[in-house]
Amino acid sequence: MDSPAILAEALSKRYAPDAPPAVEGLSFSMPRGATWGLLGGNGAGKTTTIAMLLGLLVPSGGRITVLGHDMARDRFAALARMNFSSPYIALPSRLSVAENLRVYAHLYDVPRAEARIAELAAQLQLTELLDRPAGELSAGQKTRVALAKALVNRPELLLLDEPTASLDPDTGDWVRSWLERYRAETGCSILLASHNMAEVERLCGHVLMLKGGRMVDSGSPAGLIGKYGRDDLEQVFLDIARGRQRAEAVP
Ligand SMILES: Nc1ncnc2c1ncn2[C@@H]1O[C@H](COP(=O)(O)OP(=O)(O)OP(=O)(O)O)[C@@H](O)[C@H]1O
Repeated sequence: MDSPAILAEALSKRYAPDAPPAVEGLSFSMPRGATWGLLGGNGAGKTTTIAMLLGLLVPSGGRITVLGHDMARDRFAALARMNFSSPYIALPSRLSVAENLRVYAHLYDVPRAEARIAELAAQLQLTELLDRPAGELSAGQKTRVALAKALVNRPELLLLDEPTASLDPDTGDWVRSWLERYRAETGCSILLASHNMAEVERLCGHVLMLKGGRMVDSGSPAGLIGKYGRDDLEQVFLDIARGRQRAEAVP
């Protein structure tokens, strides 16, 4: 049987010895081909978790295995098979879109890089933008470039930090549809952090709810909505964020 896309075992992170833990005792096993959501209020530990999964932050405790590779021992083998996108990480602004994509294709040693860039540009409606400096693009255009960058090495695991933050509803919907189609075509595993509960209900088969660095609940969106006796995931999120139990939550 395939090893999980992500196996996190008792993961924890303290930014300083006397600081409270940003993440504590986080354990989960995300199967291959799944799309999971990482949810939680501001400061819950989502970005810290993603940074540890990417090997950008060293955990204070616990263990991460990505696609069967132990991140502590075999990080580069894992990194070659995964990628990420975050609207908060800007691409070099003076380089053109094509130059940016070439840099990443080179870093990942992508075979037939120009053909891969042309293919992604066509898929993500970027062909007209390839010669434009990345810094001059609109938020929606930058999101599409960031997705192209994230897919340049045909990752088996994609980590997405708020993939539709600051996009208008139409562009956000386009990105969500695109991700659904991409996942269906490639079987890629996706972990996404999002504050958009409708997006999470639509895309994710399972969600991890973080609060104060700990996982306080998990399950399918429909399962959690039923468990909390609510109509949608937004209400479940508010119950958890405000510390309401099911009995108090249901009028
Ligand atoms: N570089 C850092 N140095 C010290 N503390 C940090 C650092 N980055 C994050 N923290 C702290 O770790 C905790 C978790 O932060 P994190 O950014 O992981 O949360 P988040 O769930 O991604 O929040 P948001 O939704 O606001 O992006 C917070 O208390 C935050 O202040």
